[in-house]
Amino acid sequence: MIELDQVGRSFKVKRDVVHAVRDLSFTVSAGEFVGYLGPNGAGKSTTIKMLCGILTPTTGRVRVAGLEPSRRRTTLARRIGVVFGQRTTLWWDLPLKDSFELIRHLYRVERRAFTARLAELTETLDLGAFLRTPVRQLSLGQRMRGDLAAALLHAPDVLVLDEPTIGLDVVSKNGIRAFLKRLNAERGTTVLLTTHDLGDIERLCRRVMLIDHGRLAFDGTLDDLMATAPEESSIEDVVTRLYTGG
Ligand SMILES: Nc1ncnc2c1ncn2[C@@H]1O[C@H](COP(=O)(O)OP(=O)(O)OP(=O)(O)O)[C@@H](O)[C@H]1O
Repeated sequence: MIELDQVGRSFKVKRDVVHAVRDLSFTVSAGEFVGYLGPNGAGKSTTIKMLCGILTPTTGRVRVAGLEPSRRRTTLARRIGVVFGQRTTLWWDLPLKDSFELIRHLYRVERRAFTARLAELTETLDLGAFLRTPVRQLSLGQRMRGDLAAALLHAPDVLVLDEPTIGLDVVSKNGIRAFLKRLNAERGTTVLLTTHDLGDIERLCRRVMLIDHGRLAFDGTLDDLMATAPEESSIEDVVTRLYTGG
C-alpha cells in the first residue's frame, strides 16, 4: 500500500543543503497499523508530505496505493486521508457540518454514501453535539475528532496521521485511540501514525519504524523494539536510548 525505495529529500537553505530524508526504504502492506517514530527534526513530516504528494522526493521512488503521489495528487487524494494534528483542514468560520459538505463536493462523494458515512462517523466520533458549531469555537479534542471525520468522509484505504493526539487530555486520547483501533480492525484501513506520545504506539501499533537523521534506524514489531533494551525497560527508556544513540 505504501512503498518507499531509496528515497531522499533535501532542502537548500541559503548556501547549505539539509538532508531531511536519506536513502529511506520501507513497505507498509494493506491493513497494517504502523507507528512512525523519531526525534524532532528526524524527517517524519517530510516523509508524510512526500506520501501525500505535497513534496517531491529529490531521489528514489514513492508509491502509495500504486500511485506516484507528486504526479497523481488528485487521484491519490481519493485513496488517502491525512490529519495534521497541529493544523486543521477544516474551515475556521464554518460550522463543522458545512466543512464536511464542502469536502463532499471537493472529493465528489456521492450524496447517499456521504450521508451514511457521516452518520456513522458522527456516532463513532461522538460529533452530534457540535456539528452545527463553527470550527473556531470547538475545543481541541472536538476539532481533532472533526478533522479525523473530514479525513475519512471519502472512505480512504490509507490514513496518515501526524500527531493526532497532541495536546489532548487522557479521555480524549483514549477515545481517538479506540476509534482508530476499530477503523483498522473492522474496515481494514491502513494506518501510518506519527506521534511523540508513546502511549499511542503501545496501544495501537504492532509494528514500529524509527527514523533518525533522515534514515531508518529501526523497523520491526513493538516486541522486537522492546527486546533491544534490558528487561524491565519502559518504552520511554527504549526510545530514549535509540534517540540518543545509547
Ligand atoms: N521546507 C523546508 N526547508 C528547509 N528545511 C526543512 C524544510 N522542511 C523540513 N526541513 C528540515 O528537514 C529536517 C526534517 O524536518 P521534519 O519536519 O521532516 O522533521 P520531523 O521528524 O517531522 O520533526 P518534528 O518531530 O519536530 O515535527 C529538519 O532539519 C528541518 O529543519
